[in-house]
This record gives sequence, C-alpha cells and structure tokens, in this order.
Amino acid sequence: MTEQTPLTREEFEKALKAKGQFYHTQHPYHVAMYDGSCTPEQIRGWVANRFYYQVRIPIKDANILANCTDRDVRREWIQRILDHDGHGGAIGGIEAWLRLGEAVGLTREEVLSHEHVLPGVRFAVDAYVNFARRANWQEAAASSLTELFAPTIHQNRLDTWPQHYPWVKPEGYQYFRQRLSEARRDVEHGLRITLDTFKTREQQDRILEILQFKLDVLWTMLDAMTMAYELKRPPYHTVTDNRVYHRGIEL
Ligand SMILES: O=C(O)c1cc(C(=O)O)c2c(n1)C(=O)C(=O)c1cc(C(=O)O)[nH]c1-2
Repeated sequence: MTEQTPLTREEFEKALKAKGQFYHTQHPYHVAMYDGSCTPEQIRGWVANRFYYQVRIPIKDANILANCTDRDVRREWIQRILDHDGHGGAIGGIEAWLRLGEAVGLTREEVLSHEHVLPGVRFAVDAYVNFARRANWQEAAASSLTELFAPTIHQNRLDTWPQHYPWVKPEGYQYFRQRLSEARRDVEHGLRITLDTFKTREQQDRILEILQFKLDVLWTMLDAMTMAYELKRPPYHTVTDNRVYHRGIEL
C-alpha cells in the first residue's frame, strides 16, 4: 500500500477548520436559542446541563497535564484550569456559570447538585474526559480544537440574549464575556501543538476523526436536551414524570 501524501500545514489547518460546519451552532436547539424561540424551561435546562461540561473541563485538562511530558506545554496548559477554577482575585468560569444559573432563575444548589443533568449529557461529557485520560496528550490537546469555532458563539449570545430573553439578569453574561479572549488564546495554543505534531497523512486523518468525536460529544448533549425540554420526552417519560435517572454517582 502506498503512503498517502501528507497535508501541508496550511491544508491541515484548513481541513480542521472545515469541521466547523458540524459545530453545535447548527443544532436546532442552538438555532432556537439565538432566534429567541427557546422557552425559559429550555434555557434553564441548557444552563443546568452545560454546568456538567463546565465542571468536567478542568478535570479533562488535569488529565492532559498528567500525561504531558513537555514542561513548556504544561506551563501554558495549566492556565485553562485556573481560568475555570478561578485564581488570585478573579472568579473563574465555574463561578461565572453558577451566576448565569442564578440569572436564568435556577438556584446555586440546584445547579451544583447536577439534579437536572440528563444521562445522555453525562455520558457524552464523560466520554470526553475519559478520552483525554487515555489518549496521548497531543491527541487530547487536539480534541479541544472545537473551540476554534466557539468565540463567535459566545459573542452571538451576548448579541442576542438580552433582546430575546429580557428576563435573564444581566449579571449572568460574565461567563460569555470572559470566554471571548480565553477561547482565542487556548485555541491558538492547541492549534500550534496539533500542527507541529501531526505530520503524516495517517496521523492527520486520525486527528480529523478525533475532532469529529468531540463534535459528536457537543451535538449529542443537545440531542439529549431536545428530547427532554423540547419534545418533552425525558428518560422514562413513558413510565413516570419523576427524574429517576441516576445522579450523584461517579462512574
Ligand atoms: O459555549 C460553547 O458552545 C462552548 C463550546 C466549547 C467547545 O467547543 O468545546 C467550549 C466552551 N463553550 C467553553 O466555554 C469552554 O470553556 C470550553 C473548553 C473546551 C475544551 O474542549 O477544553 N471547550 C469549551
């Protein structure tokens, strides 16, 4: 079998960016969020479920750090954990997300308890964390590259939510504001690692598939929320109105 010609650095970057067409911005749940047609229950459901992603991201990044043998990379990567957990006088992303929860009418306790987190969301997020735990650190770093497509998403929320959802308290928007610059910096670092590391066509194809896996994680989270909050078919809806699905156990 002849080896396939590797993509040049520019071609590889272009192929990674082309994956943006499958970003969760195209999911109907997100589309509804921007055009103002989400109900308060759908907004609250999204905020409560996405909190599970927020709290798992630093654990995911700690796994990457644990596997990373490059001191310079570790010195930069650690910033991601500090951004989410907070450091010095700055509140982190997790605290900012809890304030978003309060701004949309959820209590801190309710969000912190994960009581609204749907099994499909848990499974998707856990798959991402487990991937980062097992993969080599360069592949795990590449899986964060969906953030290439995220800066506009945060800006879109800042542009559209206040007019569509005036009942959301403005204090809630801090998270989206702080992510604008953080996401740009993270993605620049992740892209540098990816382009510097993966040089053969086989490796490059594998990274494109890993990025697709990460897109699948994000899309699947929204599918689970669609079932529960739009189609009113949460797990076990044919049996009970109670939230009987598992909570509070670490798998
Ligand atoms: O709101 C979003 O749509 C969105 C998407 C993503 C992403 O693409 O994974 C992240 C974030 N937000 C985000 O806020 C965040 O901190 C973050 C970290 C990561 C990552 O994979 O390390 N993705 C994302």
